[in-house]
Amino acid sequence: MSRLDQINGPADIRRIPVAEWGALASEIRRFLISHCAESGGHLASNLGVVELTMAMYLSFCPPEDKIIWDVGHQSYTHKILSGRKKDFAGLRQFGGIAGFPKRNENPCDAFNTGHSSTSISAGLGMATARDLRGEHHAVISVIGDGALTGGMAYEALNNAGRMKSNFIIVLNDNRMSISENVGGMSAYLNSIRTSAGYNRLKENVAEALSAIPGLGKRMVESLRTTKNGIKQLFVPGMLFENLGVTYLGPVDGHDIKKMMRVFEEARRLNRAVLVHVITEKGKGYRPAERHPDLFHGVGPFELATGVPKKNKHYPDYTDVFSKTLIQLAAEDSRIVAVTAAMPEGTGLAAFGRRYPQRYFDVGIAEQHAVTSAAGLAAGGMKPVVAVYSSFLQRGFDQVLHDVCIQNLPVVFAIDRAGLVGADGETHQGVFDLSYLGCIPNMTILAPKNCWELEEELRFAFSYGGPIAIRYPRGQAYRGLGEHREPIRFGKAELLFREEKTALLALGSMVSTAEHVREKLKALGQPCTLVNMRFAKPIDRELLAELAETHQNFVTLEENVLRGGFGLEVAEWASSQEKELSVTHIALPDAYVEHGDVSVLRQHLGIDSDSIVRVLRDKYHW
Ligand SMILES: Cc1ncc(C[n+]2csc(CCOP(=O)(O)OP(=O)(O)O)c2C)c(N)n1
Ligand SMILES: CC(=O)[C@@H](O)[C@H](O)COP(=O)(O)O
Ligand SMILES: [Mg+2]
Repeated sequence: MSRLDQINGPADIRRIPVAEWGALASEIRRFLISHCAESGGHLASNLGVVELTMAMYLSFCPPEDKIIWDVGHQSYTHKILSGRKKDFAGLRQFGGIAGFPKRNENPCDAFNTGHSSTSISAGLGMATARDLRGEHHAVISVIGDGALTGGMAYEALNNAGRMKSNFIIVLNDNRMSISENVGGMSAYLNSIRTSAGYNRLKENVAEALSAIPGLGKRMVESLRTTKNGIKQLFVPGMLFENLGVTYLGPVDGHDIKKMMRVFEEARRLNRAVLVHVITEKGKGYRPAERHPDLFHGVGPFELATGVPKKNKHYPDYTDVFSKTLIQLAAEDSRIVAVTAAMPEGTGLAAFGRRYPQRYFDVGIAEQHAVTSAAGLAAGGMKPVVAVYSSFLQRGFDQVLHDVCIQNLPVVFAIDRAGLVGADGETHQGVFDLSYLGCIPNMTILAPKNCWELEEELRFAFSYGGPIAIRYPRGQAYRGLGEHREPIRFGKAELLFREEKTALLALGSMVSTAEHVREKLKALGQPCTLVNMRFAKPIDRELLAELAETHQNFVTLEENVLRGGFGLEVAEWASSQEKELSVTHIALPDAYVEHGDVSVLRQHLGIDSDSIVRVLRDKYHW
C-alpha cells in the first residue's frame, strides 16, 4: 500500500513515520502531476505547497483548527490530506468536487475562497468568533505573495495588530502571482529573502540564547516582542512588526520539520503572527518549475514534456482583444492599458511588451486598477481596464464613484463574461450586466463574433465616456461574418427578418439564437433574429418597429435575469399598447457550480435544444 493510500482523513498523516514524509510528498506530487496532465487544474501553485500543507496538517488538527486558503487554487494537497483523494476523478467537473475550498464539501474546508486576498479578513473574523465563544482552536490564514498585493489584505493586516489572542498568517512567498509578482510589497519580501543568510545568523544567535537553561527562551521571546531597537536585530519583517503583527521567518517551505518548529512557536503567541514561508512554484515538475506562469492553470498536457494536448486552432476573444488593442494603440498614443495581475489571461501581456510605458500591471488590485484608470482618463489618456467579469465585481464602487459620476472615458474590456466552466461559482461571469447596467452613464456592448469585437473596441475608444465590452472565455465565434452593420451608439443589428417571433440575443447568445432559429425554421416557425449589440442602452426604436409585425419577443443573455437587458425589454413591452409576449432566456437567481461549459448550458437551459423546447411548450408549436 502506498503512503498516499493510507491517507483517508485529516489525522492519517500523523501515522506516517517521519522518515517517510519525503516519500509521501513525492507521491502527492506524482498524483497531482498525473491528475492535472489528464484533466487540467492549478498545477504549479499546488506543487509549491505540498510540504507546507503537510507541515500544517502535522502541526494543527483540522477540522477543529481552521485553515483558510487564500484564493484556494492551491488547496489540492489539503483536499488529499483531508481524505478526498478518491474524489479527484471528478475534480472541477459537474457534480464533482470543486477546485477551491467549499464548506459544504468537507468540514476541513473552513471558508470558501476563489477571489484573492480575503483570507486574513476571514481568519481575523473566525479567530474573534472563537474568542467570543470561549473556544481554543487555531485559526490559520494561508496567503500567497500575489494575494498580498490585494487591498483587502492590507485592510486586514491593519486590523490584525489588535489581536490579543493567537491568529496565524502563513505568507506563502514564491515570488509569483500568476505572472511575476509586482510592486513595492513584492520588492520588500524580496529584500527579506535576499537577507536570509543574515537572518540565519540571527536565528543561530536566537537558538544559542534559547539553549540557556531557565532564562533563554524568555530572553528570546522578550527580545522578539520588545519595542526597542534590539528587536531590529532579531526580526527581519519590520513592516509587519510595526503593524503589530509578529513576524517569523523566512523559513524554507519545503522543509517540513523547520516549518513545524516555527508553527509551534507561532502557536504560543497571544497575538497575530505572520510566518513567512519561501516556496518554489511548480516544484517537482521540471516544466512547471521553468514556466510557473504557464503551469499556473493548465488544460490537459503530455506528462513527459508538459506540452498542451489541445492545440489552439482558432483565436479566442482574448487574442482578438489583444491584437486589436495593439493596432488601435499604434493609431492613438493616448491609449494605455491596466491589468490587475492578469496580463496573460486578459491578453494584455503582448501590449505590455509592445508598449511598456503605456502598460500597468497593478497587482491583484481591481479597485485600484479602476480608480487609477479614472485618474489616467482625467489626465487626458484613454485607458482600457482589461479584467475578468467576476473580478471586476471588486471594483463596483470605483466604477460608479470614480469613473461614471465623472463620466470619464474609461474602456472596460470584460473578459470571461458568461459561464467560465471549471472554476465554478466564484468565477462565473454572470453578473456584470446587472452590476454595470444599473450605473448611470455606463454603456455596455457585447460582440456576436470576432470581427464585431474589433469594431466595438474601435468604437469604444472613440466614444468619450465610460463603456464596457463583455465577451466570453474561449474560442471567438467566426460565424455571421457577412453581417457587419457599422456600430452606432445604442443601435442593434437586424440579422434576419421574419414575422411574429423575434429572438433578441446579446453577445455569446447570438450564435445560440442562430441555432435556435434554424431549428424553429425546420419546425415551420421562422423567426426574426436581432443582434442586440448594446445591453445598455437597448435599441427601443428597433423594438418599436418590430412590434408592428411581431407578437413574441424572446430575450437571450448569458447573465442572471435580474439586471440583465431582458427585463428591460419586458418593461418596454409592458408599456406598449399592443399586447406582447416576452420570454426570457437567462441564468437563474442562483450560483452556478463548476463543470464543463456545455454541460452547464444544458443544465441551465440556455443551450439551443432547451430553448427550442421552452418556446415550443410556451407557444404550442
Ligand atoms: C480578485 C481576484 N483577482 C484575480 C484573481 C486571479 N488569480 C488567481 S491566483 C492569482 C495569483 C495568486 O498569486 P499568489 O497568491 O502568490 O499564489 P500562487 O499562485 O503564487 O501560489 C491571481 C491573480 C483572483 N483569483 N481574484
Ligand atoms: C485561480 C484563479 O482565479 C485563476 O487562476 C483563474 O482560474 C484563471 O482562469 P482562466 O483559466 O480563465 O484564465
Ligand atoms: Mg505566489
